Amino acid sequence: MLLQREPRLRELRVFDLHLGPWLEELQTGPVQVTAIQGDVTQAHEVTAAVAGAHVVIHTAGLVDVFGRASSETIHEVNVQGTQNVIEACVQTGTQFLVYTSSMEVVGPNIKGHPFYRGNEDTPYEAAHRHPYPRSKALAEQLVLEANGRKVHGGLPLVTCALRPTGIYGEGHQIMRDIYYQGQRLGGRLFRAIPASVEHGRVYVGNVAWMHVLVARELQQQAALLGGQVYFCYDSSPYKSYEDFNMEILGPCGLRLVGARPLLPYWLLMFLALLNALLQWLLRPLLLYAPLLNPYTLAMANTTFTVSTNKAQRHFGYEPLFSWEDSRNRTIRWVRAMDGSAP
Ligand SMILES: NC(=O)c1ccc[n+]([C@@H]2O[C@H](COP(=O)([O-])OP(=O)(O)OC[C@H]3O[C@@H](n4cnc5c(N)ncnc54)[C@H](O)[C@@H]3O)[C@@H](O)[C@H]2O)c1
Ligand SMILES: CC(C)CCC[C@@H](C)[C@H]1CC[C@H]2[C@@H]3[C@H](O)C=C4C[C@@H](O)CC[C@]4(C)[C@H]3CC[C@]12C
Repeated sequence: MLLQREPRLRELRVFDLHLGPWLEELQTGPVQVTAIQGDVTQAHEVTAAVAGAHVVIHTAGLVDVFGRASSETIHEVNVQGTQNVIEACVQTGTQFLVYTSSMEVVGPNIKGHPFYRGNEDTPYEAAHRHPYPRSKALAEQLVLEANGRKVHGGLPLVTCALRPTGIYGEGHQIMRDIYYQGQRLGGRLFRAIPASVEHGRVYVGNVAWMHVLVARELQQQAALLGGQVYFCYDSSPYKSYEDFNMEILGPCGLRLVGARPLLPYWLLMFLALLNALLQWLLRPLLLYAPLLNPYTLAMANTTFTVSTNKAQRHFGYEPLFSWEDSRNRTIRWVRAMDGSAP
């Protein structure tokens, strides 16, 4: 998105633990693309990568709600990693920092309170127990508190945080897993969540576009944007997690069975708890990390949707991709995987 839409871009540095072959394709154009294999938990590696950069978009993170990583590792990558990025900006004199936060900084909370089409100012009791949302909330707080700190050279650091809801689009691993699961079940998925539970979704291309726009405008309107948070939104429809997935997976040949959940909620919760117990018991032998656990069930079963125009008001954001484009692009990606099920 930066290469396509930011005419003033002179160099793009991509810093990641894992560098993919896709990066090579980006290295053939007129803008210098520098791939740096590194770890955000290593302060010296981050500082070396940030030195001389004008803007940092900090999107690296350990996204784990399935119990694959320990809570210490999640904290180290998401919180200490973010602290390292802030310190790198301060030490090297980089003045602009955009942080990819998450809706989970707000909720759903442990009490399962619905957040129905709320905005950045909607009161909500943000209480978390799970390591991933806790880490994102702490990291976001660090970023916002760093706004105004003096960087090397004496100028103030300008920061802001973007909070995507559930991102979908090309490369969405969970969508891919659910697609393969449906194929294994003879083209069927079984409804587990009531259709009335709304779950916020946003297309990856629009999330990227928001990052590019805010990075640009942070420099022009530091006083307005500095220290602010913005939900990421677009025209993707308000639906339950499963009904939304069917907008993509339906045209790819899957069918969602049942107008209402086939299993009662208490039974699903029992299975989720059983999965958590099995994960704990099997941990010394193998990693058991199914999609269903008490946290993912609570996420999918609690309404959390946003309705806001703050990004439009503050930095002129309009989605780059319509719902039809976003859907078609994702469908095309799923169809291209056909026949490659593991
Ligand atoms: N996927 C979603 O629905 C969603 C929603 C809201 C926010 N987010 C946030 O968006 C960001 C990107 O998430 P994603 O879904 O694309 O996940 P992802 O796992 O695809 O991307 C995260 C990237 O961070 C890199 N990374 C992980 N640990 C690292 C480390 N120690 N050092 C350097 N790089 C490291 C990974 O290699 C990966 O490329 C994350 O900060 C996440 O919290 C994601
Ligand atoms: C209960 C089962 C039938 C379905 C399980 C679905 C579950 C794996 C899904 C539901 C909601 C998903 C999360 C949601 O879209 C938002 C985010 C925020 C982001 O920061 C990281 C990803 C995450 C947690 C999604 C993970 C997968 C979830 C829990």
